[in-house]
Amino acid sequence: MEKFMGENFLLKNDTAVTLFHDYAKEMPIIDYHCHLSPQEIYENKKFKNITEAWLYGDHYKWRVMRANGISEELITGDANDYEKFLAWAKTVPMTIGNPLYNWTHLELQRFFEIDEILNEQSAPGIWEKTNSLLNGEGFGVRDLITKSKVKVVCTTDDPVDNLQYHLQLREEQDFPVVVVPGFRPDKGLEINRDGFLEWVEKLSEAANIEIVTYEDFLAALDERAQFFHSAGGVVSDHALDSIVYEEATLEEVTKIFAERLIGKKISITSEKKFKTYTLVYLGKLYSELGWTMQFHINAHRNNNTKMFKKLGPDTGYDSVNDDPIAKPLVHILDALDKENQLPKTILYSLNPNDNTIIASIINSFQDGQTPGKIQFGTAWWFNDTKDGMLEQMKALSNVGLLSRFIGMLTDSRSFLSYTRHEYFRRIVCNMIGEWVENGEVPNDLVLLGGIVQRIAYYNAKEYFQFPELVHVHEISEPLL
Ligand SMILES: O=C(O)[C@@H](O)[C@H](O)[C@H](O)C(=O)CO
Repeated sequence: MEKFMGENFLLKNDTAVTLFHDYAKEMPIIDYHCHLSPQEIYENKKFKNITEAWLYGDHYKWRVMRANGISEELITGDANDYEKFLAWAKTVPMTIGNPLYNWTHLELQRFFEIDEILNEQSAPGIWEKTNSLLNGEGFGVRDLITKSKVKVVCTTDDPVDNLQYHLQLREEQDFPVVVVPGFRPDKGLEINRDGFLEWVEKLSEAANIEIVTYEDFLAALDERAQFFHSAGGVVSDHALDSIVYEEATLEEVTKIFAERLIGKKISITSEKKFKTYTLVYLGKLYSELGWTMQFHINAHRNNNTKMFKKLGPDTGYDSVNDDPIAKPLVHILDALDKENQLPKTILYSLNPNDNTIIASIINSFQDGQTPGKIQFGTAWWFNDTKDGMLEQMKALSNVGLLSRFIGMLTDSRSFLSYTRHEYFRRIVCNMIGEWVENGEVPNDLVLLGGIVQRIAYYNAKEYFQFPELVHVHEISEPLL
């Protein structure tokens, strides 16, 4: 029987072991989409205890605790941190089969050198050891990032954000990690959502542009994108819970915007016209800036009205949506491509039924210049599991090029989540190793090791073209 999460965890054949330990393991990390706080990075936050580090913001854990019958008091409520930790320790054994079980123990092993299984019995000792380390030297969030060999962190930021912490971090010479903002203008597209008008006001103030017309609105978005660019921003991100496409003229959308600005709710068709025109405008802007455009598609968010009112978004009450995506997505990409203004694009869907749809769509728009210009994004959120990752990569390799995949991201709010990259790399190496053991792929370690290192790091480095990385010395140059 295999040792529990030993050095060959998830590596079921000799080729997988070689690929992981000799090629993937030591590669740096580019975390190109996450929800970490730039302020906490700037301030090098130290966690007062493991509960703050693990449970204050991680709705993945909150969901399974609720499913385990833990009261909200012990999740997001007023219980004390030790009571919340015990509630998590009580839940962990019940999470077998969920990646949280392995992530939890990977994090204990890699950050705290704890090999024990976390449960109610071991909880008191693990509480003491983790807190002792967290309160000691070397456990500020910057240490957690550098210890994980992270070279780039792309956060997720609203266009009206002043990016003060990103700008202050850029002034520093001794922190080796690139921390750049991600331009996430969702609030500017949700024209019918409460808060839209207030957000337009904030946009006007941030851009120092009076917004009277739709063209003023676009000019303000443009100004903020230029500002993000000046702060090192190279990625944008859109939560397209439903993808819509409705042809519209500038005149039509100008009228729609004007109606909304005077407080009118607009029709669904007008909303679709506004979203289509604005998203295509932004896509052209991203293309001019050389940015990457990310679409996070088919999430069904904030399902629980009662808990949304109490806790707000991203609190564990979301699910997979099943809207059709193929036609509107192709129309949006084609609207940009036919103007030669389709930016580098990463497409993620929360619905794994969309995997082959996306994997096939991306190759309708490759440009024959940038390898993997249009990407099928890594398995996202509820698919961020061993099965979900394998399904995404198999769909990609079946109809596209796994070798040009830019690989994993944490998408996390926790500074301890970097072990998800190791989890992913083990799965990639085992998948390729199985192909070799089955005789489907030659045991050519230069080819396979080169592809593994590309998926782990080099593809993302070459894809995003972070200026700060161009002259960084690498532990080894790409084999391919
Ligand atoms: O970026 C998103 O919209 C989602 O990733 C969202 O933030 C979600 O709460 C999440 O973190 C899933 O990993």
